[in-house]
Amino acid sequence: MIGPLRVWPPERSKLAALYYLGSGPEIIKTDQILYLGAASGTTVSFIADYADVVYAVEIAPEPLAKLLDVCNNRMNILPIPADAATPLVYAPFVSTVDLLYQDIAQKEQVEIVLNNLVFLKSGGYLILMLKTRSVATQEDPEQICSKAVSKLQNAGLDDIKVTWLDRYHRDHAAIVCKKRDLKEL
Ligand SMILES: C[S@@+](CC[C@H](N)C(=O)[O-])C[C@H]1O[C@@H](n2cnc3c(N)ncnc32)[C@H](O)[C@@H]1O
Repeated sequence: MIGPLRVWPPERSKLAALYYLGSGPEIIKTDQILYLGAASGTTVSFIADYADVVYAVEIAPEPLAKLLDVCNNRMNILPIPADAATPLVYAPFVSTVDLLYQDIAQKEQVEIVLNNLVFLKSGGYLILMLKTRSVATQEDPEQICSKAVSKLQNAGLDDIKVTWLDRYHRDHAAIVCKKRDLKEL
């Protein structure tokens, strides 16, 4: 934690909204986090208050420039200018993480997060901010979410909990789940 605690408004950050609604997993000081879709670093900077290291992946040059400004003041954020769909590019720079967070509002966002599961340690948490309207405009949001949940289950994720964030962020479901710990089987 750097300096005093800051107010983290749920309207400005989907992750804050998830915690306001009471469904976020605990983040502790030793946690390593891989954050996909860092944008200009708003949520990244808040999460970095609570964690050890945040690897922040962002593809677009404009938000990336702002993210670099945020990184100047915080030594525990590592900016990674890359496409989250090609994790092999940044694999040499990222360690195994306790939490994988994704907020990239793309049609293929579930597939992209599945490709990054390799970085998540067994028993670690995944938080997927699913923007249903980006996945399919005509399909029922509940159905889109169910399909995403099935894909996550098939990929070895358990304890799946869905929280709709509509009160703060329209068309968004936060899917929180845990990577199966093979030692527990
Ligand atoms: C909804 S914004 C993220 C907002 C941010 N998470 C926050 O709360 O401050 C989505 C971001 O994902 C980025 N993005 C989209 N596709 C991406 C990809 N394939 N790889 C990395 N970043 C991507 C976009 O450029 C955009 O900045």
